[in-house]
Amino acid sequence: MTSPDNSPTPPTPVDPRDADLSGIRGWLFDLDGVLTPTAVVHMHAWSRLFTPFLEAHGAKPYSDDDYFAYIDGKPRYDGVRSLLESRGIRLEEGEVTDAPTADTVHGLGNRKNDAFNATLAEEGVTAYPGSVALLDAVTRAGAAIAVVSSSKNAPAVLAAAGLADRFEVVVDGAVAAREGIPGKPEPDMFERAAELLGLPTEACAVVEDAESGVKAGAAGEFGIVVGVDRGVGREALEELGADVIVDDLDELLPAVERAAAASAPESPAPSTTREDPS
Ligand SMILES: O=P(O)(O)OC[C@H]1O[C@@H](O)[C@H](O)[C@@H](O)[C@@H]1O
Repeated sequence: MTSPDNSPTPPTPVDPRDADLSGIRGWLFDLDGVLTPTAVVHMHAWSRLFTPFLEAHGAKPYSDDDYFAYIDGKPRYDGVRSLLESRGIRLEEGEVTDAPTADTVHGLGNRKNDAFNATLAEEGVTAYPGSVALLDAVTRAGAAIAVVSSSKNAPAVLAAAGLADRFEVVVDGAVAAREGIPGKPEPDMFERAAELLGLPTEACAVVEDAESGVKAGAAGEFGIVVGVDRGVGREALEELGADVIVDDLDELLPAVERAAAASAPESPAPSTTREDPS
């Protein structure tokens, strides 16, 4: 389909209650902003880094819009590079071991990471109840689940939220770095998670809240891409290729239950043979 100016028009997302989950046997969940409200913790930590940094460099002030446009969902140092590029600031790359005080790409990333971990330790994390309800429902229905997160802090966040025991497969920023897997917005991390679950990508749902993550889902051959609107906006998620958009993941429960009932083995028909009265 094309719009009047001949650019491709993305298909209109379906109502979550009508989502077709019939072939879905695996669920690939982003973490920050999807299972846990930690996207906000990341967002504050980035602001604590870039607000004074950009001020000191006389650059355009940092805002939350910058987070969504340049940082959200990307691996840590890619987020730093992307934001610096938006302001035309060039810094040395430095090393992963750089001190958080160093004005290098890695030093800045490490400074942000200290701010993130300080907030995590002070405040803890409670998973979104609607997300836990969906995890319960898909697990009950026999689907496999995985976490696919750009964050190297994913194991710590899962543990703090009490979700760690639910996931045997976690493809996070550390796994991606170790295995040389390109980060979001490339689809590779989700593809690796499907492979680890032993499922074809077409049998997997991708669940994402970030622009880079929805892009990654739309770039692969996944069964369905669910966009969770935690601030990016429904319109943007739709344009990026989300098939279904929700404000909260419990909106998918009716579709999950319908798909589970449709695929359940039929119960044996009641016997019609009469018992011999003798
Ligand atoms: O710095 P970390 O914890 O490895 O995380 C990298 C990124 O992880 C993503 O999950 C977050 O959405 C981003 O905000 C964050 O910057």
